[in-house]
Amino acid sequence: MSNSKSLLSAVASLAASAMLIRSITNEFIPHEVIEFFYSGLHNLSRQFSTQLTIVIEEFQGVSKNQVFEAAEAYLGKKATLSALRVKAGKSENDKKLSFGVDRDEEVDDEFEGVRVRWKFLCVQAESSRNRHHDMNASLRSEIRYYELSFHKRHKEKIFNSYLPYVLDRAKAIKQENMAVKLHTIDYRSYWKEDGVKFGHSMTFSTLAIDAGLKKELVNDLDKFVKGKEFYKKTGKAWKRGYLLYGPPGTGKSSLIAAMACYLNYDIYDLDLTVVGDNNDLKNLILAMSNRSILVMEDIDCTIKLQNREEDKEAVNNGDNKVTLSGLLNVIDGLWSCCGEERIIIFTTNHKDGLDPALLRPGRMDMHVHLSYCNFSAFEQLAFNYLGISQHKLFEQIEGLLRDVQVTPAEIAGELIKNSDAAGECLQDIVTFLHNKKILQAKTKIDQNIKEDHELGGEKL
Ligand SMILES: Nc1ncnc2c1ncn2[C@@H]1O[C@H](COP(=O)(O)OP(=O)(O)OP(=O)(O)O)[C@@H](O)[C@H]1O
Ligand SMILES: [Mg+2]
Repeated sequence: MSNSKSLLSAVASLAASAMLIRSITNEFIPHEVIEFFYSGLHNLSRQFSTQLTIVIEEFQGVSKNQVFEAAEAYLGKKATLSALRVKAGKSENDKKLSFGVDRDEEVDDEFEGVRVRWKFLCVQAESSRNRHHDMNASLRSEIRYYELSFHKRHKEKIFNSYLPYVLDRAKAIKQENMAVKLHTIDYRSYWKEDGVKFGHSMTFSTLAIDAGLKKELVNDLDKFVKGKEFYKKTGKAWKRGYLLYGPPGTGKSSLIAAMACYLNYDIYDLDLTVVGDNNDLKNLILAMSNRSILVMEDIDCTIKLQNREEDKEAVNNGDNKVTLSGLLNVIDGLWSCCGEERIIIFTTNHKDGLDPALLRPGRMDMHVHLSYCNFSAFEQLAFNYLGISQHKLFEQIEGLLRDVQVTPAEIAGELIKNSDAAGECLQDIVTFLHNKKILQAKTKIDQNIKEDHELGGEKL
């Protein structure tokens, strides 16, 4: 107690002495001398200071400073860990909340063993007007900026590695938080402005396809996304093509949705029937953004599968639609040289009906067969709709699925009818599959009889 008392009195007398010295110097020493003394002191402290501070203002002239914007995105999540006041917000196009550093708050960070400190500051524009001599700055009510401080000896690393890293990370963070958009074509053969928020909720965890195929697809996409260096090294365009084929209702469109959600890529739905001609097709491809999926559904129905001679004829006749050779030229030419990190997907119900030129190796990297519902896909659907992973009727259903051709869409349709009562619902599925089995067996017999009849007729 006595110790703290004596400490207090020492502090008080020191403060009193400082005030006395100050008033004496103010009164007896000329102002210029004091200024000179302080600036000397300041220069001395600068020489001995080990810290370097970079100032990153919000604007550079009229345009936004990209480093400032990157710092905002990069520091947002980190701010929640160390700052005492954090800003939170969400716009319509954001998937989740985004965070930001509040004014005067500090955020510590570490990069390859180097510690740095960020501080977010705002000053009234009036007080900084002279500092900027800049009309735009003077029109703004406040100047916002970050200060980034670190030890002088790490200057090179901060400029050459850390700041580029912050820019890269910020880009990825922004993209991760952006909701997937669906772009469609308007009547003039342009992409509609801005696209709409993609509302599909299908993901790889809810997609009911064979478990092995699902794993293969996810691995393939992971490899593609991380493949920047590989594609650069091999001189290949950073693109990947998938052909999805299978009967209606087996999940081709659902798989596209799951891929877009997994990669967080926008979808460009290219309906070839509304594209004016080959030239419009080129312009549409040029107008796409990177990190996106170009989808052409039912390719066998939307494009005339004519050969190159017929193409020429069609163009000469003024029948100016997109032609097969126009499409192939775009894929081989424009598609491979403009943009990066792009995926192209064709879907069809009849792979056999496609022109072999489309299937040639190198055009579509992966052919994915989506087939009728097997037991592994059924288990996924039962979990999605009924929330169960096992049931005594599963064995019976597994047996039936070996003999019956039923699509996941049909099973999903049955499951949704009575999803509140799992037992009853599964019993209904057993009945449904039984009936389908009988029907399919009958159809097969009828078909055989017809074929025999035709063969008999031929013999006669
Ligand atoms: N594999 C699947 N996993 C989960 N749901 C599925 C699957 N396949 C179909 N479904 C359900 O059936 C509906 C229709 O499926 P989808 O549109 O994906 O089929 P498709 O193969 O694209 O058919 P089409 O050839 O007619 O375009 C989906 O909205 C979904 O509810
Ligand atoms: Mg479809």
